[in-house]
Amino acid sequence: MFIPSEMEQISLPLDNVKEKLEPMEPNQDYIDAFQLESELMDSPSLPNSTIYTDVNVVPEHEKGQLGHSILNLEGEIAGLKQKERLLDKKRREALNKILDIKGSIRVFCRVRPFLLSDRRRIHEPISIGLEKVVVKSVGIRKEYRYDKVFHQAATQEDVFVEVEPILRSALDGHNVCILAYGQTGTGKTFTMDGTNNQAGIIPRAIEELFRQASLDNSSITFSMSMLEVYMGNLRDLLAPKVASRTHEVAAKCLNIQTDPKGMVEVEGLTQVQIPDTAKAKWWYAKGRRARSTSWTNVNETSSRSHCLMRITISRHGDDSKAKAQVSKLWMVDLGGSERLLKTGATGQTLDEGRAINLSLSALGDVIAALRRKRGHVPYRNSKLTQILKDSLGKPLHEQKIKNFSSIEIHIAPSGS
Ligand SMILES: Nc1ncnc2c1ncn2[C@@H]1O[C@H](COP(=O)(O)OP(=O)(O)OP(=O)(O)O)[C@@H](O)[C@H]1O
Repeated sequence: MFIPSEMEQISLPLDNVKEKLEPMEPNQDYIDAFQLESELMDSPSLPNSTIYTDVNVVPEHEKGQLGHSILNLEGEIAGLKQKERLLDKKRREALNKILDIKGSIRVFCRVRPFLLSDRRRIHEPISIGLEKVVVKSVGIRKEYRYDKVFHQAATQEDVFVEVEPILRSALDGHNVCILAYGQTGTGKTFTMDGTNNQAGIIPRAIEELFRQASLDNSSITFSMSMLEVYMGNLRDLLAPKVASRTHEVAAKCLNIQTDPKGMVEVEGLTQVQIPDTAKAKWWYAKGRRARSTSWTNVNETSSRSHCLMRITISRHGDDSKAKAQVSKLWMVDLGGSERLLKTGATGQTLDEGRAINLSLSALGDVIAALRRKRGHVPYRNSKLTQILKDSLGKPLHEQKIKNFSSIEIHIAPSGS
């Protein structure tokens, strides 16, 4: 018969299970847990289905072991921090050595490509090597040597990669300086500022400084100042509008002071805190708008002054009471050196050109004296060199970018 035989088959295994369960003692832990759960469920203040377990309660027997592990980990962390400090010290020393070997003053040359606006196109006026530029003009052949030459096709990124190590050096506590110089219209402002699509050294440097500071263990803060040297006077580019309305008012307020340790300060110069890249770029754009520019034969918006931007870096160590270590990074877009006749300058523009040339010549003298390691360095000959005094020369670092355009009109026979 079909049904009884199936029932027999089912009942057999159940009998076996019963036999196996009977000899087992009831587990007291399960009984207690079950009672506790029933009590909690009966409690009027808690919803029926909710059971709470306190995960923070460490069983007594595990406490000692955990305390021991925590102590071990704390020891490991302290050891790693010490190791990191040691490696950071070694890294700084290595970077300093590299910069010293490369030279505390490095000069790069960037050759500007032809532009549609260039009136005259001269084929191969210059030939370019990795470290030299040969200028050929009617009956003249001159060779100039640099630490590196950027070809016309070099991008803003290519240029920035070369100056980047100097930013690390500034974060490490050195005063450093990046200068762009060359004739009017050769691309100094393009190299330092860039355009919206092709950011130059300054906006890139701002981003890089904040990036590196975020990776650093010490707390690093930045502030910014901007000024221009216009016709031998100083103008505060970040001053509130009232103070900067006339050149005279701002010029009177700014005084170059040197402390006994040789640190230079421009007294009265506005210094703003820059907590992040957005704020830094906002202030920088404000300063740029205040700069003096005018039209010349060779550049529609020619800079008629030297524009100096300073980022002051304050590094606070572990000891909050200790004095912060302060260093300066100057980024300078120099006014165009020019043969005044070629720029078609007259009147005020001619005077501006003369003033620019005078201070560039003073800067040239200072750099030549530093390179030749002369005892006397003529810093006092211009305001530009007085301001940069503590950031030019050893053991500090400086990088210069000479801008050449690839058309003859911009190439001065004396350029170097
Ligand atoms: N590498 C480059 N690639 C493309 N365009 C460039 C480059 N360098 C310069 N230019 C362009 O050439 C023109 C002149 O450049 P810029 O204003 O930077 O010259 P400058 O040397 O600062 O001149 P000035 O001394 O008169 O201020 C600008 O229109 C700029 O965009």
